[in-house]
Amino acid sequence: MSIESYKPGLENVIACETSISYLDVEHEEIVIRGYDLIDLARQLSYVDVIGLLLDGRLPSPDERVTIEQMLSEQAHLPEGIYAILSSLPASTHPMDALRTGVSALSGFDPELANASVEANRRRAFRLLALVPQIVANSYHIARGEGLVQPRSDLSFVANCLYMITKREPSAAEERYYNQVLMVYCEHELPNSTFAARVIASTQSDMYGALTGAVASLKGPLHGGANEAVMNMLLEAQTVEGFERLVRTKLANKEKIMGFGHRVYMRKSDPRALLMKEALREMSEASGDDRLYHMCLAGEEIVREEKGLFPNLDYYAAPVMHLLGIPVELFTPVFFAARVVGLAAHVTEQLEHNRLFRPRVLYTGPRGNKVSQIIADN
Ligand SMILES: CC(=O)SCCNC(=O)CCNC(=O)[C@H](O)C(C)(C)COP(=O)(O)OP(=O)(O)OC[C@H]1O[C@@H](n2cnc3c(N)ncnc32)[C@H](O)[C@@H]1OP(=O)(O)O
Ligand SMILES: O=C([O-])CC(=O)C(=O)O
Repeated sequence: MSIESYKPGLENVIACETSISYLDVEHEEIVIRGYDLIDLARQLSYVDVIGLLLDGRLPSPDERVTIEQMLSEQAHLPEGIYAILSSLPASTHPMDALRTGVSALSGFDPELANASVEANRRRAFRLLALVPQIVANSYHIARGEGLVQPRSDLSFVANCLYMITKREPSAAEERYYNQVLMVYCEHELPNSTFAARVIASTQSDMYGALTGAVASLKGPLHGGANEAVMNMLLEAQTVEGFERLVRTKLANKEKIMGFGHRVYMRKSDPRALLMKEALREMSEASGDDRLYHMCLAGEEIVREEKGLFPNLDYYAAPVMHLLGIPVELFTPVFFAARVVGLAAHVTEQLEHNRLFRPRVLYTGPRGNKVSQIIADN
């Protein structure tokens, strides 16, 4: 890449090869190992996508059962991790608790030194099984409430939601939560996945790579946007209030969280459309369409004023709210869903590794002399 083509933020730079996923913006398709993500989200379970992302093909019905079994067998969070989470101040943000928990898991991995593809697959399952427990229980611990363990009679997806809400989800809730996990599962090379691959490229381990990804995902320009969207909606309360809030922010040249995207730019995020549909259906079923209409009103204003479209976070936030997920857990849930994509990327990076080490466009001074400073003083 020449200095002439340099743009801040690595815009449009191809940073690595991957066979995992690709954003085909022109055809409005998110390609996941050859399949359309929205198609997968509508028809299959998150457990199928775990197989697809980690093994490169959709699992057979028997393999699917094996995946569920492996997830349930791995679902024992070490006591030491609970002790670490319990030692954090109650005010710790759940993303910070999650970052600490994911990092600490490395010490409890009996085969940490083994970086083979098979060991990393086992590690991916461990993380997939344990991250939802860290997400839910760090929240309960911070509130002085009892721990919630997964139930053997619930599916993996239902358990993830149950551990957060402490309520057995209805079939419809499980279906919508499955869609939430699906839309968040993998998305080519966002900042967090790039961070994970950069860390993995030093031959560091999967825990380190995913710890870096949690830190990346916390930021409001990335994963943290879903929490920020919900806070705006909760603050505004009504359609009129939300219209006022959005217009005021735009007048103050503030960004509206949940809009814009580096890759989609001024096109729709296909995942936002699926979540918008889910929000409409959930609103109809509950007889309360206030949030849906607030979102529609905000979408219209931002499109008219800025020509920007909603990204996934804009519509996933109210869907998670209606599922009973606390706002502070929206970004942790995003990470829990993304573990599978991140694990696939880390594994792929290690299989064809070359250290990431880009260069800079230096804008600092040259020719400063220490001897001159000494002479001046
Ligand atoms: C699942 C995800 O992680 S999706 C992303 C979630 N993040 C958000 O929703 C945060 C809000 N959005 C944004 O900040 C941006 O759109 C990003 C970070 C996602 C993409 O950023 P970039 O590609 O770097 O675009 P950049 O920030 O340079 O914006 C380009 C222009 O669009 C404007 N713009 C971009 N997003 C928004 C927004 N959400 N609200 C208002 N204006 C915006 C910028 O102000 C800028 O305008 P200007 O050229 O007049 O200065
Ligand atoms: O692709 C991105 O830059 C951010 C995003 O939508 C995601 O990680 O899901």
